[in-house]
Amino acid sequence: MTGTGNILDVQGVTKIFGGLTAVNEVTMSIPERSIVSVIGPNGAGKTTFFNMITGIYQPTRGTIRLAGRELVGMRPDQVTEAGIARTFQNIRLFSTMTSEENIMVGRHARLKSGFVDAVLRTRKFHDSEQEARDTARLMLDFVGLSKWRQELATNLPYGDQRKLEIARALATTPKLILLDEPAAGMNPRETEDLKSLIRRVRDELGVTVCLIEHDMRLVMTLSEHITVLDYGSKIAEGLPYQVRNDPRVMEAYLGRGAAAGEYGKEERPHV
Ligand SMILES: Nc1ncnc2c1ncn2[C@@H]1O[C@H](COP(=O)(O)OP(=O)(O)OP(=O)(O)O)[C@@H](O)[C@H]1O
Repeated sequence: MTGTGNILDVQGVTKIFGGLTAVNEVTMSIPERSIVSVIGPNGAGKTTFFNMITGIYQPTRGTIRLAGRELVGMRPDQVTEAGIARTFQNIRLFSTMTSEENIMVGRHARLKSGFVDAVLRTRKFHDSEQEARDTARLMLDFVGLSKWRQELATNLPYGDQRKLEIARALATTPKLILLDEPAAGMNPRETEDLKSLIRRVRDELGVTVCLIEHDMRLVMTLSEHITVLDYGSKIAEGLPYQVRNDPRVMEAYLGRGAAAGEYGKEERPHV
C-alpha cells in the first residue's frame, strides 16, 4: 500500500487540448474502500479527468498513482491490469453478444491466454475460457442478472444494461472502479437499485468507487467525499453537506441556470 491509506493519488494533473485547458492542476486523493464523487457543470472536465486516469489521454502535466504506482505513460489495457476498471457515459455493450459473453470479454482483459492460444485452442485457452465463464456467472449473480445470462445484451431493460456494464468492469477484479454517470437515464426505482449495488461493490467486494454523476440526490446520499470541478479547476471538495453549502459550488451551477438545491438536475442524460 501507499502508506497514505489512499488507493489513488492525483497530483497537479492538467490536460490542454490546443488552446483549451480542459483540466487544470487538479489534485485529488481517494481513500481506499471509499465511495467518492466528482461533480461539476457540463464541460467542467470530469470525463477528461477519468480519461487521464484510465490512460485514454496522457496528461499534459501531473502524476497519477495507484497504490503508489505511477500510471502516467501506461496504455488503457495496462491501467486495467494495474487495477482500475471503468464504465462510460454512454452504454458500450456488445449488442450481438449475450450478457454472459459481454462479461467474459471483460474477464479476458485480465487473463493471460493470447491470440495464438485461441487459434490453436490450447489447454491454456480452454482453462481461461472456463475461468472467464465462471467469473461471468459469479458477476451476473452479484449484480442480480443471472436470469439474463443467455439473453442478448441489447434485449435487457435499460437499468439492467447499466448494471451489466458494471458487472463487466468488475470482472477485471479492479481495486478501483470509475463510473461515468451510472444513473443517467434511469428512473427513480432503477437509481435506488443502483445505489444499493454501488454500496455492495464497496462493502462486499472491497472495491473503491469513484463516480461522476449529475443526479445530486444520488451523489449527496452515496458519497463520502465530493470533489467539484468547474472550467477544469477544482473549486471545492469535502463532505456532501460542506459541498452543498459551498457558495463557490452554488455559483458554478447557478451561473449556468440551475435552481438552488437542485443543481445539475436539468443537465441529465445524454444517453
Ligand atoms: N478530445 C478533445 N479535444 C478537444 N477538446 C476536448 C476533448 N475532450 C474534451 N474536450 C473539451 O474539454 C472540456 C471538458 O470536457 P469534458 O467532457 O471532460 O467535461 P465533462 O465535465 O465531462 O462534461 P459533461 O458533464 O458534459 O460530460 C470541454 O470544453 C470539452 O469540449
